[in-house]
Amino acid sequence: MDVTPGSTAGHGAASITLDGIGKRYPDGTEAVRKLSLDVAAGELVVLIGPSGCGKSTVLRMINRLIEPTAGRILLGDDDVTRVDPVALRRRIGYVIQNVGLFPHQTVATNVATVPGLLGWSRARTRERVDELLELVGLEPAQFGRRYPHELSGGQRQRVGVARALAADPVVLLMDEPFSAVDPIVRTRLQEEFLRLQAEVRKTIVLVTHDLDEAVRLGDRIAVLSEGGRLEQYDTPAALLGSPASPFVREFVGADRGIRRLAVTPLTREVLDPLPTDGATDLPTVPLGGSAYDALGALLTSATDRALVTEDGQPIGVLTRARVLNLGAGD
Ligand SMILES: Nc1ncnc2c1ncn2[C@@H]1O[C@H](COP(=O)(O)OP(=O)(O)OP(=O)(O)O)[C@@H](O)[C@H]1O
Repeated sequence: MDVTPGSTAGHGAASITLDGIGKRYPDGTEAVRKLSLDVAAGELVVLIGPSGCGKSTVLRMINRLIEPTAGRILLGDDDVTRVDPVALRRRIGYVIQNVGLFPHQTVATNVATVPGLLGWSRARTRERVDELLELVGLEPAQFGRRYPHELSGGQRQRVGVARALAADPVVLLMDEPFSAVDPIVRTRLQEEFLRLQAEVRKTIVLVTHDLDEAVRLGDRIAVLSEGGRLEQYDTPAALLGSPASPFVREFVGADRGIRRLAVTPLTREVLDPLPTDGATDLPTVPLGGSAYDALGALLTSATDRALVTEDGQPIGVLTRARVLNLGAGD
């Protein structure tokens, strides 16, 4: 995804600027010391780091569920500490683990929460609820009247996302949104969520423990260590390819080569010329496809070369050694 600041702003998406923010809890715990971070409008940034490093505290300072004790937070050009917190939270969608749906209200009423608070007319609200449920893949006529306990975990999670998007917020904050569902449902929700984000282009800050999720979803990933210290802020490929510190290297783990292949597209630079022996039995992989898929094709066909195609035509050869080099990084 293109993350050039200013060029990809979704409709009504705002940039976020964290400027030296800190949080010292009343008992003296310094959960976050002086963190600075910029998130472009329409960008999806993932916060990741070990348990207790301050991820949730950072997220909750953005919508002022937690008041910062130092620094400034800007939404676009607005300093959030100068905005009424209730009004602020209506401009910011918030999705948490286990969703927090109101159990005694229907799915439709849950999704209509913020439009209701904003005083939208009944007709406008109903239209918006139907639109949102469709957007997250739940048939409004079928699911709108159900109660949360009548849904699967994955469906509840989707209702949570629909509710957070209902009033067209400028920012979406997500705290471990997909962690309460099993890995297969999680992968499917992540894919659906990426499609949804391509459509709505919100500015999103998402907290996770799961590096695979971070790599799959993030335009950029911020790796935090204790005290909300920013260890590295980079694209997934850069993070996996060149960890900036021993902490990050250890955090992204020994299998980062494999993870890196998944986010590295095949380019012309890594190709050798087409073979003169007319080897037509080689597996083919498309230019622009991931190096991970290319490695899969090589392993499946037990060869050490693949033909790379563009518009169905072979344009070069990819060797197994080249693919492994792509995973080796720095
Ligand atoms: N109300 C509080 N009072 C005192 N300390 C707190 C409070 N809330 C959180 N903390 C501490 O602040 C630090 C950061 O907590 P936070 O929940 O932000 O971390 P996290 O990275 O989100 O953790 P996890 O991944 O385990 O959810 C922790 O040391 C935690 O114990």
